[in-house]
Amino acid sequence: QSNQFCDAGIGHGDSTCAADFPSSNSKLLIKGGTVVNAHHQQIADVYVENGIILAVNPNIRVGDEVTVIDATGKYVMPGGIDPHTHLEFEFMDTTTVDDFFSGQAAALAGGTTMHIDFVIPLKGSLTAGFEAYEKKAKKSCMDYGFHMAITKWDETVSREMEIMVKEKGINSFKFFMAYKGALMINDELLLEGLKKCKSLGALAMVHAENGDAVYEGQKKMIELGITGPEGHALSRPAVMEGEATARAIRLADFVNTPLYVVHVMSIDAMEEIAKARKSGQRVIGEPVASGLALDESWLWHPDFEIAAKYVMSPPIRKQGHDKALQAALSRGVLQLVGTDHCAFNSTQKAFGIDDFRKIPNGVNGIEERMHLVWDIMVESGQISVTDYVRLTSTECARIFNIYPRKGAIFPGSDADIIILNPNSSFEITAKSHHSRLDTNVYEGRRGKGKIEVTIAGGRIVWENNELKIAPGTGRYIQMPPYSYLFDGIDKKDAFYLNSLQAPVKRAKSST
Ligand SMILES: NC(=O)NCCC(=O)O
Ligand SMILES: [Zn+2]
Ligand SMILES: [Zn+2]
Repeated sequence: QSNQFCDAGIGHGDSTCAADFPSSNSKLLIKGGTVVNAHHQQIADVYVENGIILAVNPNIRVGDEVTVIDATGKYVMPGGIDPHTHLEFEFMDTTTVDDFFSGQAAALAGGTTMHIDFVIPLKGSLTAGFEAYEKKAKKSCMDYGFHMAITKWDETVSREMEIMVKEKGINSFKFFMAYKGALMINDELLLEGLKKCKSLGALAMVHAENGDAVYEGQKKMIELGITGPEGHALSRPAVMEGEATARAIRLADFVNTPLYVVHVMSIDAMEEIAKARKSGQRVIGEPVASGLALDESWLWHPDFEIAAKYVMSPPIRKQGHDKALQAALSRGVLQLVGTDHCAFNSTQKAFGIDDFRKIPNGVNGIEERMHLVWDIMVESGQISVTDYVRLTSTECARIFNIYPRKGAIFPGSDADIIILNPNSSFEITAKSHHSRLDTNVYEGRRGKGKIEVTIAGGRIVWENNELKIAPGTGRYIQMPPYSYLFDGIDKKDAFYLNSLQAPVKRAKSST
């Protein structure tokens, strides 16, 4: 059986290959830790059987057949849920190096136990796209869900959206307002999509950049002779992210449907979200680990290989945007943290050695997010430990309507659990990470807090810096429509209709 793990070609040395893969019906007791949920923490034991949490109480007594993990002095928290990943993603004429096994292995080593990936339609067909992703995900070693991108509009797409929601467990659709000539849609399509999402109780998500302006900006940079990775940042300024965010927000308000803005990278976009939320609009803002932890100066690095690894869209912004996004997260203006994990290696990044427009867009983060958010947000005192659970797990489960099965340590919840030692520390390097990438955008970064144990579906999959995983053990998690974000939407519609004045009756003109 051990070959099954080793053949997958992930990780470094033997640590990722395990012959003694635990079954999901093992019984576990996590003893004496501080159990943290989004709104409460207490010192308690957690008892797990058949992949489900059965009890959370002080002093639980068990028999000898139960595996006991001592968590004294440590935090016992729901496993991370990454709302934004791209595994085995075919994009910009190449495919990401992390597939559903290696990407998930990396996730588990970093304390993430579920992720939601973006299905890309095949030639506009949602069904064909879904089937292709079902195949890719067969090798999964942890639970996952799907969002679906919408890249064209016609009656078939509209009908397929219905099938995706009612039969396939998808409750969110992403609209790309950028990547002109590839994934980009126009406002007319976005409006159709928003209306359809609303009618299905599905959440509309946007990649908010003005794709036409970006296209112009890119041409201008090339004309000016700026062909290196810095041209990427210069061609897609924050103001064009703010513009698209504002436009999507206004259109969602016009339709009266909730909106989720993915990878919020700038103050400009964040302030539009803040304004909308202040006025009572249902808008969710998702910053990603790279936007919180990095700044654009890397794109000016004289070594192309180093600079190119930071190319993602929207771009990582100037110093100051990172701190502002952190503050917005701590104030509740932004609600959860993703990664946009989209792993291209240095050979792939080198496709754009002479033209930054050809550098495949994307950075890593699925393995690093939980440690980075702990270090940047909790260790700095910007958020509490309960907030950490909310931002990395619970809020994602609520938004995508799988709470409290996921995102909580409650009796009845899935046993997706991490144990974090606040007195230990982490160090990030491509030499020891579990992604197939040959580089890491967080290379050399150290911080406080170490996820020492990850339990996924009741199995101990990460302990003593070793993974025990097997392909095929992850499950597809269906996500039902009509999350809490839709509560009261119908009442607001009715209020609006009632507020309209009766049509003016005009006499027919005699001429
Ligand atoms: N973000 C990025 O650069 N790559 C992944 C595709 C996307 O999310 O826009
Ligand atoms: Zn995007
Ligand atoms: Zn993305």
